[in-house]
Amino acid sequence: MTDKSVVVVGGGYGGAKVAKLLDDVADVTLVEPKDAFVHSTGALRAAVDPAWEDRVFFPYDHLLARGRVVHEHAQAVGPHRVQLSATGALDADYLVLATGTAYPFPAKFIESESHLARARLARLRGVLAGADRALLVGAGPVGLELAGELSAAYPDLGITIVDQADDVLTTWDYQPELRASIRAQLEARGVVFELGSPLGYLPPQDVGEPGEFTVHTRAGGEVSGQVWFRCHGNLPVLDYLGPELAAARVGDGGLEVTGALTVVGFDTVFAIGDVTTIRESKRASAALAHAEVAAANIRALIEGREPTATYAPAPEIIVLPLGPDGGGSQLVGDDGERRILGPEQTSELKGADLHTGVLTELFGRPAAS
Ligand SMILES: Cc1cc2nc3c(=O)[nH]c(=O)nc-3n(C[C@H](O)[C@H](O)[C@H](O)COP(=O)(O)OP(=O)(O)OC[C@H]3O[C@@H](n4cnc5c(N)ncnc54)[C@H](O)[C@@H]3O)c2cc1C
Repeated sequence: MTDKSVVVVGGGYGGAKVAKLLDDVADVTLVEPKDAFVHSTGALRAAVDPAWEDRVFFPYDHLLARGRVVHEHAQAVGPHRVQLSATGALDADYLVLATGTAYPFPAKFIESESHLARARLARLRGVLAGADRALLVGAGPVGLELAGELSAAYPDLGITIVDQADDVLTTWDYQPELRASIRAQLEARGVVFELGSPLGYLPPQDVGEPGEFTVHTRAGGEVSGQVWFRCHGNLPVLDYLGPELAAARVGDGGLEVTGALTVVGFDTVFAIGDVTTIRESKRASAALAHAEVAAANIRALIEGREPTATYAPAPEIIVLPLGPDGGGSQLVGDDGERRILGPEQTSELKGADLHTGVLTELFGRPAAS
């Protein structure tokens, strides 16, 4: 191991992976306020099934053999210095920014302590058990996946999905066959789609909190319920950057990176995962692939070699479960042709285990029970 220091800010999919990959070659510090990694891919299932809570929170204690995890917020981060929220500052020869995106509960959590996140999930299940109707705002992957989980776990719950777009899954180039299949499966479970017009205003209570409401779309559609969820608005978390790095943001959005995944203008600062402006859907699988490229380049720099690894987005894919048994997927074959998979294959690919096996390997242990 060299004495070069690598500070990774954010211990989500990308940050945890890059920290692990460099643990044998550098002095690695991972800065992450949460006491356990949150597997957001499984979070929506945990919102309806308490058994799944144990498969969503992965403690960091077996992630690194030599390096350390500091459970604090990074603040005023510059290219070679990371201020910590409580215990001083860290110097960094190499910096990796991996703070992802913020998404409303229950897809992601703001709580740093997993027992508080679990308490909030338990409270939500109580709210759902007492509700007759739920409103989901947004017919993208998260809204549809949440509708799938809710309709599988609470068959008597009436669910309405509102979106200003005329169809589901319109953000990326998905095949009409996939959209039709997802919609038909949810409609067969009684889910109502109110598409083509945005809501004029939102329900008064916070997401996941109980309370009678009636809201209207701008086109005049009426939706009533007792609980609602915001299923859109994936915002990059970069508010901790100092002025030098903040200037590299594209407007209020993400960080522009080179093919080597360095932040444009900074040869020793890398950005990976959802915080980048790479033109692809924001996916854990992409964050993990970015981590491989950034780690290979940092390793090369540390060892005095030319950094040659580059990242190029792969063709868009999606694996969208609708609860444990439903869903649909769009994959791309070796021949470049797009293939649509139905519920059974989607369940085999993701719906049944929600990719928890991959994380057990990364974190060196199963999720917390
Ligand atoms: C419901 C849902 C289902 C999904 N399903 C899939 C799926 O099936 N397949 C797939 O590929 N993708 C899926 N995704 C997308 C995937 O979760 C994201 O693309 C992924 O989390 C991005 O990883 P990341 O490493 O960039 O950031 P994140 O995983 O978001 O991690 C960022 C980390 O940074 C930390 N952080 C924030 N601020 C600071 C700070 N100031 N200092 C230090 N640390 C900080 C946070 O606490 C967090 O742990 C899903 C997302 C959701 C919401």
